[in-house]
Amino acid sequence: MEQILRKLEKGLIVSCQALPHEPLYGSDIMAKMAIAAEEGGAVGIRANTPWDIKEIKKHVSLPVIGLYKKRYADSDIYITPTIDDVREIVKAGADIVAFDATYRKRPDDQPLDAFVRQIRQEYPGLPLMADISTFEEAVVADELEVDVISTTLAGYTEDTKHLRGFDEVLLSEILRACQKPVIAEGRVHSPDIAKKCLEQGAYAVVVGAAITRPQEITKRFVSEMMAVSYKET
Ligand SMILES: CC(=O)N[C@H](C=O)[C@@H](O)[C@H](O)[C@H](O)COP(=O)(O)O
Repeated sequence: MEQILRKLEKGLIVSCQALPHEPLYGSDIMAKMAIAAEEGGAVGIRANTPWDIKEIKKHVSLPVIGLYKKRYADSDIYITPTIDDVREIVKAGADIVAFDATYRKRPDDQPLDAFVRQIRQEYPGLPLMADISTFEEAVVADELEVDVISTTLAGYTEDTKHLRGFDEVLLSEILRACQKPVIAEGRVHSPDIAKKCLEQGAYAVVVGAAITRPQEITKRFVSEMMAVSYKET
């Protein structure tokens, strides 16, 4: 377990994900994104769904952080919500499993610690990544049997939706309070921010949209450029 995590230390993990409504949706395309990330020097890949994970594992030798985005009627969480979802991504070849570790209600009202225990029982040596959204959730995750904490969901929950961009203050507070490695993830939009996260003490940095979602990259260019054409008219 430690060996896999050590491979990620101080490196860039590229999140290669596209949902069905996105232009790059498709496991073959995500596998190509992963190959490009490996060629560019990434140390790991973060990928969604058993089928994308399986395809990516065929083409790259990097550790894959797997997750399964799935919706359940009785809960707002969607990153690997249940043990069945864990089973599917482990079967597909995920080296590390990422899951929602926020305070929100889980399917069947399962408490978060019971979910973690259930995974541990079934997969004793499997590295686990807790995706949190707040400082308090990070502190709770630090006490659970997880191996690494990630700021993935900061900005994506009711309590954090006011956040704009990557929250460096939140990262530094979490780093100060937690013993476990902390990964900086979520709206890391430039190499400069990624570098700052490492300087602050982040274990590694996950970058998704800024590398693998061209429609979002395009939008950022367009909105900067529009400011100029607006001034000129
Ligand atoms: C909130 C959520 O569902 N995040 C997902 C988690 O796996 C992915 O859609 C993100 O791409 C990933 O976290 C990387 O973040 P960013 O794409 O901002 O660099």
